[in-house]
Amino acid sequence: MIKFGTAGLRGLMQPGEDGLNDYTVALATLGISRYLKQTCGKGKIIFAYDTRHHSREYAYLAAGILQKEGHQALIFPSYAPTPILAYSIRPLHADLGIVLTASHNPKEYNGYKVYGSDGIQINEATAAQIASNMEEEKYNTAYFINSACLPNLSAELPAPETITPAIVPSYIHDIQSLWQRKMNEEETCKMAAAQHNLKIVYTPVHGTGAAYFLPLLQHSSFADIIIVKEQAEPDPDFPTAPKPNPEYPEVLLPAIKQAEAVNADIVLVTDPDADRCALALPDTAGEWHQLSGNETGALLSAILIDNARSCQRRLNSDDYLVKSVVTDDFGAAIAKANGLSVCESLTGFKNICGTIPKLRAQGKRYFFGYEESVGYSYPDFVRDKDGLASCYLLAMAAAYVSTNGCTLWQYFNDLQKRYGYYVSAPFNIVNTASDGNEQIQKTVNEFRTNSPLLLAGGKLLQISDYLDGSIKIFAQDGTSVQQKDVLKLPKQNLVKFFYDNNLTLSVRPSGTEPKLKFYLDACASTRETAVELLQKAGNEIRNLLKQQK
Ligand SMILES: O=P(O)(O)OC[C@H]1O[C@H](O)[C@H](O)[C@@H](O)[C@@H]1O
Repeated sequence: MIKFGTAGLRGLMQPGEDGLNDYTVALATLGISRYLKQTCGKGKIIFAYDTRHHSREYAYLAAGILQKEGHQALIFPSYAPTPILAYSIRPLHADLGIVLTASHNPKEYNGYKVYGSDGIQINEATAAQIASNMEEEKYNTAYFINSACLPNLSAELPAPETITPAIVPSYIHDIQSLWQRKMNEEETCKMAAAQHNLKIVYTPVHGTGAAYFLPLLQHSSFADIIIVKEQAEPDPDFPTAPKPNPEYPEVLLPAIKQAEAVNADIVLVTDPDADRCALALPDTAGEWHQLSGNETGALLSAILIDNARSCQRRLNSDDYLVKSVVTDDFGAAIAKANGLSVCESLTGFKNICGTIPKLRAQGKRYFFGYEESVGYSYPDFVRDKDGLASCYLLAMAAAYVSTNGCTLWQYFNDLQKRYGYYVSAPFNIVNTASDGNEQIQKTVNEFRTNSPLLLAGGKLLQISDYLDGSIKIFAQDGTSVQQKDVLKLPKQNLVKFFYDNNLTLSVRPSGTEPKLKFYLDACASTRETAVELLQKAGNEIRNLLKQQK
């Protein structure tokens, strides 16, 4: 049976219980209906869908089932980015929000992402309750008498209401309020001119982003926006980017080509449901560089800290930067040097934003959260990653630094000079074999039991195993001591290795795709040294993997 993973249910659109199809969408929805009846009686649920094949019809099927089950379902009038759905839950006082999307996955996938009334994706406990309800609902003969039943039923289901279009200007207004910079009259004039002149190349990669990006930026006087023509229109086949994940350099190629042609200042990219954001900048010689998620997250952390300071907002150890355990320490170093605290969560924004209520209950504040996979989340409005808000803040920052004769690339380089050269080189092994999952688990266990004691010349110092919460510390002579249950995070199949040459390696199975993920991070006093360490380490791990076969 399809399972709740890092970000809701996600799977190939194929028949059967493991696929994402009419049947599993209906089953999940009935599980949710039962959950609502168990917790609040009749619920109000809002729906959004992306531009993928079948997203709209799955959304209407699910919304219709909930209406038929006595709940109130509302739906966006057209495709919408995931962050807009996450945003709308609280102002519309919904009990749940559901978006039909597989985000950046290839076209064969779809997904079903569920948010609670607090605007945060449901946690493990709620997902487990819904999953157990799904098991019970398998025998719901009102829906599942035979395979022809669902399509026939779909047409007869009561139609959901449409969500008010007023939510869009409200989102734009709130996102724009995230840029807070104290400026005098002269600076304000310079900033307006800089916004007007900044040449932005943007691509929504065939997805939902452009219809929201343009109003968001144009409302702020950005006037020179070029949308990459061949990726501008929604297209569920993603013809120019079959793997529309903006972490992959090939996805940015058309945008960078366009940027070179027009001599742009910045390239901004959102994935098809606009929750991820990638950034590319030209160096002083005009060569374009794509920043990694770790780098963009660190850059955004610094921008937000600088902004807060300019407004005389005192930041202290009650302000938290939240990052996932597989995100590198660049942003954390910046945050700590500026007096903030840093907290780690497991991968996924259900976990990163899950810290918001917990911190609040302790009288602390969520300042900013991000993870290496190009996702960034700001306090207050959207409690998930928001690619559009990220584009907006990066464009504002680029305009702002230009008023001081600087570029965002130079600002970023200054950060590296100040805090160290943090570089990452993640890689994945895709395994779509029928026993792929078992093979992936086997490889993670192999790393657990036969851990690499040396990596690129560095000695193993520590292993953090998030499956049993243990930490194993190695002494100079190779002996080790293990302490169990010290990692205070929910259990997850993730092992992290720390070496004495400032290299870290994390290994975990993806929770959204059939992949084994390796995260390699280095920090050094020059970029070249860090890159060299990562190259050596990457080769050694690939050799190890060959030997394991
Ligand atoms: O590493 P995975 O489990 O595949 O997850 C990769 C990413 O998938 C989705 O985009 C989630 O929203 C992210 O929070 C997560 O980092």
